[in-house]
Amino acid sequence: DSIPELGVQTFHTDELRSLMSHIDDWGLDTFRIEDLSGQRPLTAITYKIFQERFLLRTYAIEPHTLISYLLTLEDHYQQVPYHNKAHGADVCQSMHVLLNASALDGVFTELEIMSAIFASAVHDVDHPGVTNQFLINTRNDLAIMYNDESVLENHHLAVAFKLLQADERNIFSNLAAKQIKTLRKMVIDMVLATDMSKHMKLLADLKTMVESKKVTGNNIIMLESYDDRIQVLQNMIHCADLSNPTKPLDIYIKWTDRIMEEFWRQGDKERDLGLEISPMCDRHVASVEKHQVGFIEFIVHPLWETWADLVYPDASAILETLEQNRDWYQARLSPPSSSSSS
Ligand SMILES: COc1ccc(/C=N/OCC(=O)N2C[C@@H](C)O[C@@H](C)C2)cc1OC1CCCC1
Ligand SMILES: [Zn+2]
Repeated sequence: DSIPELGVQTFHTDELRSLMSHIDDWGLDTFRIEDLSGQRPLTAITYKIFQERFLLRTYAIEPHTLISYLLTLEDHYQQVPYHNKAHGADVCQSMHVLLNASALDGVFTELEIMSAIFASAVHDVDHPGVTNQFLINTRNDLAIMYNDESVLENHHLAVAFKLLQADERNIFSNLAAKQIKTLRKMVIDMVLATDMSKHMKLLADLKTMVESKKVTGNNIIMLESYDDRIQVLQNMIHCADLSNPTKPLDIYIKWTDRIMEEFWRQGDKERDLGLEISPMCDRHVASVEKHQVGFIEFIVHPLWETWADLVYPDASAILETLEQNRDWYQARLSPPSSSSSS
C-alpha cells in the first residue's frame, strides 16, 4: 500500500500541502494542521521535517517504517487537554525552526539534528495530564518506578524507545552502532532537560555560555565539547517546550486555555482525593491572566531573552512577540481596586 504524499490520509490535500509549505515559519498553526491531517498533526509535521531535511535519504530510513513509527508514537500520546499529540507536534516544529537560526549554521551534525527533531516529537509521549509532584504525592506506579526523579520525563523516553523495538517501526535500523549509541544519549539528555525542575540550572549555564560566547568570522557560534553542544540542544528543546507565549496571540491563547483545563482537572482530582490543591490548579480561584504574566516574567522571558542573546539577531522578532503578548495579558489584569491603592 503506497504512502500518501503528505504521510497521512486527508480530504484536504491542497490546503494541508499549502500549510505544510510553511513548515519553516514560526507561528505555524498546529491546530489547523491537526484538523486538516485527520487528527494526525505529529505524523504530518514530523514526516514533513524528516523529508525537508533529507533525513530519510541520509540515514536510509524506509518511508513505511517512519510512518509506522510516527503513527504509533502519535497513538501513544494521551487525549489530555494540553500535553497531547498537538503539543508534541508543536514542539517538534518549533525545534525545527530554532535549528535554522543562522547563528547555528553548520554548527550541528545531521545526527544531532535528527536527535533533536526525534527528541522533540517524543518528549511528552504518554503524558497523563498531571505533574510530577502529583504522581509523587499519590504514590503513582510511575513515581515508584522512577524513584520520584524526573518521573514523567523518564517515562516519555522509555515509551519512545520501546516503540522502536518492533522491526517495522525501527527507523534507526540502518544507523551504525556508534551512531545509535550517540543518538540515544543525546535524546535522553534532551528529554530529561524538559523537566521544569531543571529550568534554573539550564538557564544559569546558558547565561554563562552567552557571557563567554565564542563566534567565527560570520557570527556563527563555536561549540567545542559535547557538554557545550548538548547544553545548547537542551536549551533549544526547553525553549521550544516553553514557546507558547512567543507565538501569535490567537495561538498562544488556545494553548493557555488547554494548559489551564489540564491544571484544573488535576485540581479537581486533588480536591476529590482530599489533597491540597496545587498552585494554579483550582478552577474556582481562576486568575489566568495573572499566572500567564508571572509565567512570562519569571520563566519564559528570562529564558528567551538569554536565547535571543546567544543567537542574536535571529530570535529578536520572537522576543518582540513575547513582550507584546505579555503586555496584552498585563492589560487584561483586573485593575487593583481603588481602595487598595490609596
Ligand atoms: C501557556 O501557558 C503554559 C504553557 C506551558 C506550560 C508548561 N507546563 O508544563 C510544565 C508543567 O506542567 N509545569 C508544572 C507546573 C507546576 O508549573 C509550571 C510552570 C510547569 C505552562 C503554562 O502556563 C502555566 C504556568 C503559569 C500558568 C499555567
Ligand atoms: Zn512538553
